[in-house]
Amino acid sequence: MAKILIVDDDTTFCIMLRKWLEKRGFEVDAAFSYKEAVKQLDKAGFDLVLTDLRLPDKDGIDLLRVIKEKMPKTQVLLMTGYADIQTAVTAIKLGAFDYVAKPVIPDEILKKLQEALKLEAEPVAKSVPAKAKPTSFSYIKGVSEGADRQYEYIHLVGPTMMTVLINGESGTGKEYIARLIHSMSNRKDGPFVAVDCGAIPKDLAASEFFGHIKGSFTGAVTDKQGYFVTASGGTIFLDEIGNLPYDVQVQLLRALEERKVHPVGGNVDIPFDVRIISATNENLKEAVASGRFREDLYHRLNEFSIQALPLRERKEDILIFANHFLDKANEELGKQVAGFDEEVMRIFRTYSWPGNLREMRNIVKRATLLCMGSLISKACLPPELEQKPVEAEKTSTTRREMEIELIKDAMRKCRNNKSEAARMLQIDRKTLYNKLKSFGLEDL
Ligand SMILES: Nc1ncnc2c1ncn2[C@@H]1O[C@H](COP(=O)(O)OP(=O)(O)OP(=O)(O)O)[C@@H](O)[C@H]1O
Repeated sequence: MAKILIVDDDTTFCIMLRKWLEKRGFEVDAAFSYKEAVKQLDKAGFDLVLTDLRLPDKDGIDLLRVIKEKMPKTQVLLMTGYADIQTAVTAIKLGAFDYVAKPVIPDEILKKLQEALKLEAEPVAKSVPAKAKPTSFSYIKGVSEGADRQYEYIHLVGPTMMTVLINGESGTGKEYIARLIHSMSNRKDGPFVAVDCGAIPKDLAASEFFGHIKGSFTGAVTDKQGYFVTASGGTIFLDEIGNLPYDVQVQLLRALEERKVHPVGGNVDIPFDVRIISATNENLKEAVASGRFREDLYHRLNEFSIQALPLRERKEDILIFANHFLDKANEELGKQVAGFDEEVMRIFRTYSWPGNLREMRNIVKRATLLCMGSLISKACLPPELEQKPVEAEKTSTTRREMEIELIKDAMRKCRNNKSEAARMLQIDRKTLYNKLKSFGLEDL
């Protein structure tokens, strides 16, 4: 699959073009400045770089020079406004493959790309199914250093059978990471079964996980296949694993060791072939230390661990995600909002995003609905966003203090009604409960 780097400071354009090309079977990354592009080129090889001639820090010609010097086999295609065509011609003399005039027409880009990469239309189309799974849930990678590391880990562990434990705050994309790992494994055509361990009543847990035989208890009117058998040949995602009752932890450990499940009321063990990925937003090591979580199970589930990053620690990715959620909202609401105004972008960059990507998705969707012009303005955002910005230099202790302040403030305004406070903070109730607990504010 040909690998392409798009370089343009227009993030919305980059993201749209990236999606469009991914659908046509290319592997695509994006950079929004010369500096970022050089960084990405240093890390990975690309078959082709599609760059705007005008970049915010340097220009496309500088980038072309670096590419031709360091990686002469990489093709360069320029995008240029009418006024720059003379420069584009000079660029061709310096080794660029060709240029396309702006505003660009995707089909024209595709044609040039195929020429530059000497691809026939058919093989490109044929490679679509292989890519279809990973992109079917639109996993956005991001460009921050943390995002790169996260993706590298996913990429490494994906094809193995190792169990993976994903740690991270609520809404940071743990389930998305799990799905991506699944889609990178050779079980990708098998099922992906997501289980919210916190939502299963303790009495029903064994039957839900391992199945039951008709008549084995009141209410068991038919045989039931448990999650493990349903997920056979695929992946099971155990979300909120820390909420699993202790006796179910024991049964789960036994099942994992024996690779067999014992349905409730049955007398035959059923083998299963399932890869296990779990996630938690609490510190499981602390749960182990306090005896709430079995240490042997912890190690079994944690052959490899991945940290899902809070949005406030991946500042460079904020606008990429905002644009992605805007595209989705436009699609779902049948709107054509073009982007965010400067002030909104500033607020987005400085806000602390306690509910992470989920919070951002909801805020962008609401703002898209409210937006009457072509750009989302501050008036479309909930007022809390502007009130409690987090400055870049704050340390994590200060951030924690600020989160405590935010929660206390919301609880006071909502007269300690947790559901209302969670709504005000744009996080789900579960996250609020977890935060109240971890900040010692349970008594509020
Ligand atoms: N990499 C990503 N690309 C695009 N959207 C994402 C990505 N990660 C998360 N999202 C968006 O954020 C939402 C929340 O993600 P997800 O459910 O994976 O978070 P989570 O950490 O599992 O949350 P919780 O801890 O509450 O279970 C998703 O529904 C999706 O809209």
